[in-house]
Amino acid sequence: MSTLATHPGASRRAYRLLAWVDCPPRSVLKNLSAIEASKRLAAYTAVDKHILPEHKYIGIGSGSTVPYVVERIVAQGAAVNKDRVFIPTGFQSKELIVDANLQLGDVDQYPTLDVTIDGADEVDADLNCIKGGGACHLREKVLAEAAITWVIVADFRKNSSVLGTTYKKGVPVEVAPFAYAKLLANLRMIGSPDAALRMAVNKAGPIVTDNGNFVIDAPFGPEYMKDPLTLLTRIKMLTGVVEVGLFCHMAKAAYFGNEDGSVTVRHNDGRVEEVQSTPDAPAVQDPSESYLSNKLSTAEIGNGHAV
Ligand SMILES: O=C[C@H](O)[C@H](O)[C@H](O)COP(=O)(O)O
Repeated sequence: MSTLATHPGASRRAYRLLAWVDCPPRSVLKNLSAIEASKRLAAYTAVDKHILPEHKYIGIGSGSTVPYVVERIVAQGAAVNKDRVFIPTGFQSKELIVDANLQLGDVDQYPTLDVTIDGADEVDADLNCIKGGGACHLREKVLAEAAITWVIVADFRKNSSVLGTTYKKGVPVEVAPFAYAKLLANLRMIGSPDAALRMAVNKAGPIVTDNGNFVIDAPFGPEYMKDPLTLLTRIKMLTGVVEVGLFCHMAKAAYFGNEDGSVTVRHNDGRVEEVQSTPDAPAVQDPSESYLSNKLSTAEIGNGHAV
């Protein structure tokens, strides 16, 4: 059942927060504190490094790590943010920007961005990524390409050597709805026998992206995932494919928050740094004290079933 159905009295804000953050209720969140703290560490460290006062056009990605990016940008203060424009990768990040009272723009107005920061489902040794677990990868890729600097933020679980090692659901492929059956057959033929249309959880039928399309999740074996650029090219050539959730050779750096409070930074020139935690971002803090979970706890969550 949807949050609206289970919590008919919930405010629009409470509903939005639940949908945005993909976060379990506080009782469950407590067990996830290391992961939430890791996401926040990665986000804070990346913002501190890459969102500088001279940056005016900033892309905001999607997912459960990005709210911490917005939180850190807000903390830079109203004076620096008043001249900035923030470009979202979808509904969720648009709501984050609006709710934080930041100025909203769109990529058709601002086709060149200073920086975009986004999450990822998995990142390999060469900073290639799987993205689209939240079905936002079309807009995410446009904003990644539009940005002079594209940076990934994630928790330690996403730091991988070969894509598909930890994210097993497959490569997200956004497709024109009328072409989905043909594309399922195509994907199965080119090496993904378990390719499947992504079905909605709280709606009958398939999920529909912010762009009105469907998503197919296409798992490929390591023999394909070791060369994600070739796989990306092959899938993208299939007629009816709108965008593929493989982001190859795009990231300048990836920030991974670790359980011990450090951040592993992998750069596109091969350098790897271990950075100690940002001073005001405690290594492992009870997430009930954080901006997001305070919002969650003050919202009318009822018994806390996520969407
Ligand atoms: O479509 C969704 C995006 O690609 C997200 O950026 C990705 O799923 C990572 O999200 P999270 O930060 O929640 O792991």
